[in-house]
Amino acid sequence: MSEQELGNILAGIGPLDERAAAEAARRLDELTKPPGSLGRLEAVAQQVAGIRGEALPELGRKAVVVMAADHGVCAEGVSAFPAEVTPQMVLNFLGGGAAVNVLSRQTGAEVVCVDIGVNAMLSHPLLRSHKVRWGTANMAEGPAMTREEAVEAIRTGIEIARGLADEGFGLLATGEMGIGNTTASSALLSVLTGEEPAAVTGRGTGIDDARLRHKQEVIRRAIAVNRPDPNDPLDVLAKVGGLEIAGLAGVILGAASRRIPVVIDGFISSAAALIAARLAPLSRDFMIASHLSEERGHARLLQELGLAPMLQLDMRLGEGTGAVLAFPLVEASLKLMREMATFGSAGVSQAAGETPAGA
Ligand SMILES: Cc1cc2ncn([C@H]3O[C@H](COP(=O)(O)O)[C@@H](O)[C@H]3O)c2cc1C
Ligand SMILES: O=C(O)c1cccnc1
Repeated sequence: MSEQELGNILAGIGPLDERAAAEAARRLDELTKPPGSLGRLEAVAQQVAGIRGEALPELGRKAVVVMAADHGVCAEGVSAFPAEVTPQMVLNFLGGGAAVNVLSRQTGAEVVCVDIGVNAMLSHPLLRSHKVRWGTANMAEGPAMTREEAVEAIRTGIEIARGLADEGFGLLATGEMGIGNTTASSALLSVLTGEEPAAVTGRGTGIDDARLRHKQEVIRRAIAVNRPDPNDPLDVLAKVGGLEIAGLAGVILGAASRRIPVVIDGFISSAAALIAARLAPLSRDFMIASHLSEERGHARLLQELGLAPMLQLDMRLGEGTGAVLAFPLVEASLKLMREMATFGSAGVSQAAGETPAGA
């Protein structure tokens, strides 16, 4: 895909349907509860109505897309775990034994596992093989990937999301696996917001203080060596990003282009969301932030996106675990709108209109 073709897809992402969202808001106010009392569930119901263009949408099947890739920057010793864990965990996803598999079974979601850049030969009937390259290069020495590879990974994500939409999936979530990917995510966040690397770089899989300082130094070096242009999201993504991050940005853009809500997981998924938002600002309206990760920088990242997380469970795992946990909340918001009685139908008195005299 050329950048021109990508540009055409981005230009096709439209705003929310304000009429449908307003109709949902009116409907919510007719239900047997004080106006606004279901809080954020009401906001989500209105958002999804605006996304789907109807006041009482049905979403159907749901899936979490788990993009896996490796990171050359692991050579610098930035993670508590070795890079071999990436392909090992992919096999674990395919065998159904990872946390995201358990939570997806719990919430009725499918796990779609994609090799977009794992540095190992992987083959499995359930694996979607779309390897753009065998892991990124070490960003502390030069660009992680070429601009063309970044575009190719985004295209892959767009096509996967659109394919799922065609298969009848109406609610998607982002998940990832890639040892070293909190380093790439922090680098992206630092460049795109101008924050100091130390302010937005955390412990990932659980590194100690000395290794955290080293990780922050590696990110400073990667930015100094590559000089990414903060106003050019593809340049930033190619130089200090990752293949799974690019792929997830594509999933989000593909979902938005098909007007499907997409639930964003933790720190790495949110970095992908920020790339998507910088490429196509309207795509933000299709995102639902699932949870606030423990990873340093996640609150800043969500603030930059203008998204409020639904859950705060002190999780810091990734894989899409927080996102699939938020699926039932999204579904609950729509079920309330569809099934609750109205004041009229249930014969319940509405609020007394005016403040009584003397009150
Ligand atoms: C067994 C295991 C399972 C995981 N599942 C997700 N991650 C998470 O940890 C990685 C990011 O942390 P860092 O940047 O410190 O390497 C990613 O793969 C992320 O999804 C895992 C990590 C491990 C070790
Ligand atoms: O929030 C996340 O997604 C996260 C945080 C730490 C390690 N892996 C993932």
